[in-house]
Amino acid sequence: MNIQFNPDREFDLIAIGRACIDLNAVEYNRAMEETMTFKKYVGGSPANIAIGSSKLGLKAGFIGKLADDQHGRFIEQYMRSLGVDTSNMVVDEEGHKTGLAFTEIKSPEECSILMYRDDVADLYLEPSEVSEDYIKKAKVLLVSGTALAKSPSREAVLKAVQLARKNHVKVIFELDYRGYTWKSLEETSVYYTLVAQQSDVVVGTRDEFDVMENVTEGNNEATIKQLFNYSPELVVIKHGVEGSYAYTKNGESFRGQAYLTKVLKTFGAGDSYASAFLYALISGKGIETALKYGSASAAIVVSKHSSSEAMPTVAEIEQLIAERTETADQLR
Ligand SMILES: Nc1ncnc2c1ncn2[C@@H]1O[C@H](COP(=O)(O)OP(=O)(O)OP(=O)(O)O)[C@@H](O)[C@H]1O
Ligand SMILES: O=C(O)C[C@@H](O)[C@H](O)C(=O)CO
Repeated sequence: MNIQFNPDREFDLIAIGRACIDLNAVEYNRAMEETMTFKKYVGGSPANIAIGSSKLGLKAGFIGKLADDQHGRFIEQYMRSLGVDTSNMVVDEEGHKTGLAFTEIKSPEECSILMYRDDVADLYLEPSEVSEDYIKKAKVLLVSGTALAKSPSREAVLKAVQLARKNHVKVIFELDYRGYTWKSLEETSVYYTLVAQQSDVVVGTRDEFDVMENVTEGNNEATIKQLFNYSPELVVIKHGVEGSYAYTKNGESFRGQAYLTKVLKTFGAGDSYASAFLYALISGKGIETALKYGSASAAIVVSKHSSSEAMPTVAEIEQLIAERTETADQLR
């Protein structure tokens, strides 16, 4: 089964949600307490996905709210310089700040993120700042789950989803669960379920689907059985280094293997995976190939320092897939 995208749209993908700052530890293999130097990058899952898609050659746009400060201006300039359309990124006029994510790289397996997200500008996006004229120019609206955590951003996203459905724009829901932004798991489950049921494609880790279902050890079969009663045509469930699974409404299932690599840090895997998976899907390469593109892109980003700047090109992704296919063939 192939997902059909409207070919006559100016934008391949418009993402909605947060565009923030990552401050990644320059000194590796040590605790945050002992880390003295951090390098600044643009961050925030949907911003990373828009940047990754743009680097792959998709025409990407962004809907979000930026702080009226140096960080907000840096984010807008950086995204624009990489070809992301920033015309619908609005500037906050009430003094709210840019979200910051400090990353700790204790070892390749032990990475964590310390977030500064009190009263952040991105969660103040108003429904009135979401334009139907803009959304209807896209093939895909990419929704980040974190943008549902608080009002008014929550209503802005719900409006965007309604407008996308009205205008035959495919809704891709990236669960992107960040616990500290939410009041309770019950609340998350209500809003995640609401948006997942109205989406065409839902992407998340197994743990994130458990959050959505408010269960502890959920399983993929139960997840798809539920979701395929509603709008979703495709559900992608990621299992970290064990790879990922894609399920279609008409009963197909595919497994994507992770490409093992020399890991520097694990964060950024999900965003690079999403941008390359969507690139392949929108380019009509089919689901099986899209899983390979996602995994290859993630393998490249986990071996590098950032989540946004490290996003690969199509040539880098295809080279990695070709090398690994050749090695697998030789071992047969
Ligand atoms: N250590 C790794 N080495 C190579 N590939 C990896 C590794 N970890 C994850 N991946 C790839 O990235 C994909 C997504 O990873 P994961 O399931 O950890 O997503 P995520 O939790 O959304 O990521 P993030 O840590 O960015 O939030 C996996 O399906 C796999 O292909
Ligand atoms: O999503 C965030 O807010 C932080 C990211 O930018 C960070 O790089 C990461 O965790 C990517 O998964």
